[in-house]
Order: sequence, then structure tokens, then C-alpha cells
Amino acid sequence: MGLLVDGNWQDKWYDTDSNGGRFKRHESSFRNWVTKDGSAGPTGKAGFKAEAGRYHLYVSLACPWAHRAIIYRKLKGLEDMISMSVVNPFMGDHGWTFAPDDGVVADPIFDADYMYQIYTAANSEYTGRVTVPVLWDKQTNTIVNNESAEIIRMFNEAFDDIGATPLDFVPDDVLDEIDSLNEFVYPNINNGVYRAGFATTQEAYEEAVTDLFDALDKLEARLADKRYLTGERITEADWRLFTTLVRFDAVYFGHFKCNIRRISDYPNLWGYLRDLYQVDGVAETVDLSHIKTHYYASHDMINPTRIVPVGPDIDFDAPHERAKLSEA
Ligand SMILES: N[C@@H](CCC(=O)N[C@@H](CS)C(=O)NCC(=O)O)C(=O)O
Repeated sequence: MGLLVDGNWQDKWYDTDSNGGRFKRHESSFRNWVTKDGSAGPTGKAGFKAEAGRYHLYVSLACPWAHRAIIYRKLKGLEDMISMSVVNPFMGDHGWTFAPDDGVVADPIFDADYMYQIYTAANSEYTGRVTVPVLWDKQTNTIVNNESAEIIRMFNEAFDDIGATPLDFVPDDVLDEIDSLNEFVYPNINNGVYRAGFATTQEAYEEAVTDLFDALDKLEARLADKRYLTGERITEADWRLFTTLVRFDAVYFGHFKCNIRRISDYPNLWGYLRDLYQVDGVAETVDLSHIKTHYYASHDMINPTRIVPVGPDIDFDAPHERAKLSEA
């Protein structure tokens, strides 16, 4: 684990001392958008037109943020248009690597050994964390964007005129509701598990765990009479919540000490999680081996032995029985 400073790799853990033991996530730095006609998106520069074969996605199967982009690539039918590399689940002194292992897909562009080489290829003086996902443009040789929230918004529609599956996960009529759900789910749940797990004081940990379980309790109540977060359709808000929920009982409960309750102790959240998991194509994007290995083996200040637990045994394929909520 480390970061680039002026294009040089430095092995460093997150600094929580300046924030009373609280983990603060850094802002992503490449913020351009792929659009249908190559015009500029809500942030960044123009020049990134949706074209088949032009873009490459770098991901980790372990990472909940990268997982959002993997799900969209699958469900929007972008696999033949956007190629993808997968890093090794173990993140050690050199950060993410392409060391060969089960499920690792090498980098076809630079044949890189380390993910930081992709960042220095875009900017040889880059300073900042080296995170996944990264969307790379083979035409202009740069990183288009490294913020998953934006990558999925562009995948949602940018490629629709050139053959993507016409599925819309941010329909206009619920856009405001999705944005406000995201504003609630991101700090309390998506990043909430990290705030708990990476806290280095008791106070910071308890603050995060309290916020996390208050938020899960609220969503449990919300899902009592709604099949999905906004009602009957699956939206972006659901996929953003899904990638945290699917990791919860296997890693966040134990490794990050988010252990007041498991997701499988919440009847509605647990059914909802299975419902989303059982959407065609989604199960193939979930790799519990990469997920567990990444967290338990990489964070040695949390788990110094790096032992990866064998369990839990989770049956994501059990019937979810939530279809009746759509029929009511
Ligand atoms: N805001 C970013 C966060 C991405 C992120 O933090 N990814 C993690 C993996 S789960 C990472 O690559 N961390 C490496 C590091 O922080 O050094 C996004 O959503 O795309």
C-alpha cells in the first residue's frame, strides 16, 4: 500500500493521525467523460467519444468501487467494446500488481507489472493514490477517469448508440431520489465500512460503526415494502449499495469489525442482496476468493498473520422471494 509522489512510488499507509484516527478517502483525480459525441461531460475535457475498442478498464475483483464498473460493463453489454484487465488481489508494498494468479488478467497495453505504471503513463509527475477502477483511452494514451461513480454514469448511456444494451439505471423521474440515496449510502455504508475498518482510535471506530448500522437499519425498513431502493426498478442506487452488501458478511463483519449484525440477520436486506445477485450476469462478477484474499492478506496492520478465513458459507442463490413486492 502506498502512493505516487511526483511520479515516484512511496510505500506508505493511510495517514489517520491528523484526523483523530479517522480515515478520509482522497478525491479521484482524472475526471473526464466518455460521451456519445465526444463533447465534454459534467467535469473534465472534451475529446472522449464513445467508440468500440477504444477504451480499456483496469479493475480489481476485490474492490467494491471497481465492482460497480464491472457490473455495468456486463449488464450494459459492453464486454466486446471495452477490454478489461484484472489486478492481483494482494496489494502489498508496490500497491496493486499484475502478478499472475487465478483470475488475474494481464495488462495488454503496457504489459505493466504494477498498477502505478498506468498512472505514470498518463502523467509522469503524478502525485496521489493509485486506485482502481481506471478507464484508459488507447487513442490519446491517457486516463479518462478513475472515479467509479462517474465511470458508471457514462457506461449507463454513452455507448447506447453504438450497440450497448438499452438499460437505464438513472431514469429521469427518479434521478433526484437516486442522488439523495447515494449521498446517504456513500458516507454511511460504502465508505462507512472503511471508516470503521481503517479507524485507528476507538472513538473513530465507534462513530463509524454506529452510523453504518443506523443506516442499514433505515434501509431494512425501506425495503420492507419496496423491492428495490426506489421501488420496482433496479437503479444505480441499488448497484452502488450491492457491491458493499455482497462483501459484508465475508469481510466487513470480521476484518473491519462491522459486527453488530450480519446482512443475513436482516430479512429484507438479505433477500434484496440475493435478488440483485441473481440478476443475469451479476453472479459472474462476484469473486469471493479475490475479495477475501485482498482484504485479509493485504491489510497486515489489521490482520498481521494474513490468514484468510475459510468461511462463512453464504448461499446467494437461495430463493429471494421478493418478486411478490413488485406484484402488489
Ligand atoms: N473514489 C474512488 C475510490 C477507489 C478506491 O479507493 N479503490 C481502492 C480499492 S477498493 C484502491 O484502489 N485503493 C488503493 C489505495 O488507496 O492506495 C472510486 O470510487 O473509484
